[in-house]
Amino acid sequence: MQEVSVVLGSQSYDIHIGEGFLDQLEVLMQSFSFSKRGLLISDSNVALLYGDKLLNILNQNGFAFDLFVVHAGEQAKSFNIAQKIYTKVIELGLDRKSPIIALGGGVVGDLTGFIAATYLRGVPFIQIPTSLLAQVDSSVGGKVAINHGLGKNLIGAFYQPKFVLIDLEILETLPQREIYSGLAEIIKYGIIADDKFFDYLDTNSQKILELDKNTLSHIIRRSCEIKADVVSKDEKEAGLRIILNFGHTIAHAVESDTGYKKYNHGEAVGIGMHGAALLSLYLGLIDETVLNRVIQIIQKFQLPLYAFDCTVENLFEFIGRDKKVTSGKVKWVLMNSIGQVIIRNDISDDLVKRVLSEIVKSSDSKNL
Ligand SMILES: NC(=O)c1ccc[n+]([C@@H]2O[C@H](COP(=O)([O-])OP(=O)(O)OC[C@H]3O[C@@H](n4cnc5c(N)ncnc54)[C@H](O)[C@@H]3O)[C@@H](O)[C@H]2O)c1
Ligand SMILES: O=C(O)C(=O)C[C@@H](O)[C@H](O)[C@H](O)COP(=O)(O)O
Ligand SMILES: [Zn+2]
Repeated sequence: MQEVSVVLGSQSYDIHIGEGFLDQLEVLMQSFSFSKRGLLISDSNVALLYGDKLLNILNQNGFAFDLFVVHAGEQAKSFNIAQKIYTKVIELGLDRKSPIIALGGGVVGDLTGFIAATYLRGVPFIQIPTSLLAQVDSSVGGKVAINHGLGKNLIGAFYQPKFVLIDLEILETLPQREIYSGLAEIIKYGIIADDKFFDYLDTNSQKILELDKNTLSHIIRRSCEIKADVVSKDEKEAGLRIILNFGHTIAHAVESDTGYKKYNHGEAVGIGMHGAALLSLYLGLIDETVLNRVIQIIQKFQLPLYAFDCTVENLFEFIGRDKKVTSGKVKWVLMNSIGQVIIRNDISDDLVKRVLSEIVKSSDSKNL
């Protein structure tokens, strides 16, 4: 088992990375003084595969957990579902030491964390991420949220888990499309912080796509290290943490404009990173060679570059509600090079619209 630490004073915690070690959960749980009664939250796909196994591990070792299952998909990050879970935890009589565990992808992680952060003003929260994206990104760093019709993750908190348990074996059942989605956030880490890691991803793309265990283990660990480092330096996004949002200004607008149905998060991030790289090119921050390297790696990992079923006007409006807007100005995370980004809040509306019109395609466009 490998460990990566998120260093946040009294809120510090470890990310445990290993293979076939879900039963370690019991040992980790015993190292905290949690109440016995708790809630495991999962989605309809993951609960079917791993729900009983986890419940058995917990309940055969002195805990009394219930399982709450939400329908798989982004729609679960909603007020409506949160309300149902609040009712459940109140009925169960969970107390301030009762652990709430997220078993699933980023949707379950963000939703569960939001419940844990707000029920009784905060109860212990544990992340067991089951998608690649959740293992390398959403389970780490404490951003928890639900969506609003007017935008993505608009209602949320910073609330850290007690620990994160990553079991690589669990990825064996993850659909291929979701593997690609996780790779989008992994590419992001190379672009924002580590050019050598970007090169590694490029060179080892075949092994990655074949889910070679050693390669996968390396890229998951390196991604967690980069995220843990950024979060340890700037937990609440006062400055540095904004870099983790590379590609997300456009991505969130694309997800919102398509009702969270057409693209999964990683796919939207692929489109968003393309847009951010184009903006960087037009501002003279990078040259065509760098842009093309970004485009090629997005394509290698089977992610989209263009947004269908969106309009420039809608995307522009959603971008105006981005969480990184201050005094009416969007903070854009742009590229200086591969491995280094820069924050700019002086980008003209015309330039943003020019880029949006390049990445928005109509459904009759061919061969993209
Ligand atoms: N909090 C953060 O820092 C952060 C970071 C990145 C993304 N996010 C959020 O995470 C969400 C996306 O997460 P995601 O990509 O994991 O999506 P997801 O949670 O919807 O999971 C993707 C799909 O894979 C299925 N699945 C998950 N694990 C599986 C497994 N082991 N076997 C079989 N099926 C499995 C799920 O049921 C779902 O259908 C978005 O809401 C995004 O905004 C949050
Ligand atoms: O952890 C962060 O910080 C991130 O920005 C990670 C992103 O990959 C993630 O999608 C996050 O939820 C986006 O944050 P938001 O504040 O724009 O909702
Ligand atoms: Zn993301």
